[in-house]
Amino acid sequence: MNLTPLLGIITPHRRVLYAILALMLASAGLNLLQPWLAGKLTEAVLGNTGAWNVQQLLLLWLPLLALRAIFEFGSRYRTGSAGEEMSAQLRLRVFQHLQALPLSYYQQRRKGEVLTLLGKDADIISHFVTSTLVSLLPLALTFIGALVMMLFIDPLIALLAALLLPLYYLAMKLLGRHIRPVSRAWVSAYSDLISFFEQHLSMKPAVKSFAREELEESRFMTHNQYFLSLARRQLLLEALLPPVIGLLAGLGLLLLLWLGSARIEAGQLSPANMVSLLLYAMLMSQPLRSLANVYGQVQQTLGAAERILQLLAEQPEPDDRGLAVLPPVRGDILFDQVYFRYPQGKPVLVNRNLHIRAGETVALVGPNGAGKSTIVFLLQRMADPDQGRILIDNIDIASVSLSSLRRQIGLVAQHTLLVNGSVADNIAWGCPGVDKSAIEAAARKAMADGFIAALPEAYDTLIGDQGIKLSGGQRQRISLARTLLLDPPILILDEATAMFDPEGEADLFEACRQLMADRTVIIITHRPAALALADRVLTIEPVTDNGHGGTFNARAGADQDLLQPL
Ligand SMILES: Nc1ncnc2c1ncn2[C@@H]1O[C@H](COP(=O)(O)OP(=O)(O)OP(=O)(O)O)[C@@H](O)[C@H]1O
Repeated sequence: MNLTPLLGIITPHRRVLYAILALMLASAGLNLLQPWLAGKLTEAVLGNTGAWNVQQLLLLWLPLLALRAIFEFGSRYRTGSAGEEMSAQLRLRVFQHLQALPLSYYQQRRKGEVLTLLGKDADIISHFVTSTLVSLLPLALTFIGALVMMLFIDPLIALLAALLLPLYYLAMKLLGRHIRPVSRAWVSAYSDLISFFEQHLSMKPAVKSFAREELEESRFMTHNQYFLSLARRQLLLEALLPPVIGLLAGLGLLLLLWLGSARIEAGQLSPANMVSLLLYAMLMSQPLRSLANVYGQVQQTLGAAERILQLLAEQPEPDDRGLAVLPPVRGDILFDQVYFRYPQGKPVLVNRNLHIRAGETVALVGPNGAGKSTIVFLLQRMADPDQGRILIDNIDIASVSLSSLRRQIGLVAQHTLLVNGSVADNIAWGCPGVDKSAIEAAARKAMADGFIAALPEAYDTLIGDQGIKLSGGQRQRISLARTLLLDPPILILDEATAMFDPEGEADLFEACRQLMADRTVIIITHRPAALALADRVLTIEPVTDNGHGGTFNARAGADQDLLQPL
């Protein structure tokens, strides 16, 4: 696994990480001094003449303890704050990349997977870097330092202690082998759970009206139970490893005591040195226990890193930088021999030509699935055609920046997307900071001002998640006002008035004549009121299995030459 893209989050924090490392190393160094001091103290207590007496040694020990406490506080605090900063930075990096990805990325994934990337994986990685990775060196120092000191005191006992190392390694390997698949499955189960819950919330009205509560609960219980069982297995393995290592270390200590006592009796080891040896051996077992924890974390982090790296490797939409800005357009639209299919789908458009003149109002009709919305999808460059070009005012849309293109195309879709805020917030969503009079003017154009005035707090009324407190038609009117506020030269109404009452729709279109006169308008609809408004009606036939069809048939006085292949 190439971790280079993730190293970017570590680089800005290099200095802090070095500082944390220094503090941890200092703390480990002080730890190593303590068994030596204990040995000297034992010597002094037993009356053997040493360089220092008991009081002097205790006085020496006191600042050492204070220093260690200060270092520990410093390293803990800096570790925590650096971890949070890295998490925030990684979340930002993930968010920025998610923003740059095409809609097709989201169409192929569950929201829960994306939420897990942002919410969990970023934290797992940064926590590992600050808390685990940085602590490896001090752990190694403690271990090696303790071993070296033991070698100085009694080489034979030290070598025996070192001989136990392969046993520790074997235990870690055996148990650790099971941790990785479980921790991977755990994250995947977590994302399933979040996905389920997210979908359940968005389906809530349907769940109630289909009386699916019991079924939903049992589905939830299945997810929840599976998640719990994996969490238990993971906990079991993680909880097992440190005690097993601890047990081995304990057996090593007993061995040391047995050997040490025999050597004291034989006069080959002083009791003071025995105390030091014992304390060094205990110090040595600490890093081993910590390493056992690290093993589980490494496996979890590798899983999280793999998922984030996969995301970062996803191809983003073309970068706006370096691309020309589309100048204000008149709205002449040309599809030139366009061939398009969705990933793994059948062709939707096969070498199609379409010309919509600037200022024209064209209605697109045709059976469900014929490809009407796909035309709009491609015009906004949500995806690129597999073959052919799309031109606006004779400029290939692939040659201009996405933002300058999309800002000139206003889309009002059948499924309104509203934020949980006030009516005014929603109308101004595409033009933040716009003044109140402009918001009200847009609402008047969308003929939404009447119902807004009747709301309890008019434009300040909160509309709930996805405008849940409004009727379908009211939501569509707000969505229309939001787009009209942009005043785009190209306006697309994709079943945008499907929820309007017939009278309201007719009134709106009558009022819209003026509005539509000076822009290109594409209306996707089957509604007579909308069709009456169109200069031309184009019927789109779906592509058949043998690749034929997908033709644009014109009526209502359309110029046939507009539909001929170029
Ligand atoms: N994101 C997608 N991924 C794969 N296939 C898709 C996707 N969106 C649409 N399609 C397929 O492309 C074809 C055209 O869909 P499109 O939404 O353009 O039709 P439409 O004419 O607008 O239909 P309707 O009148 O029902 O809104 C359909 O067969 C549909 O199944």
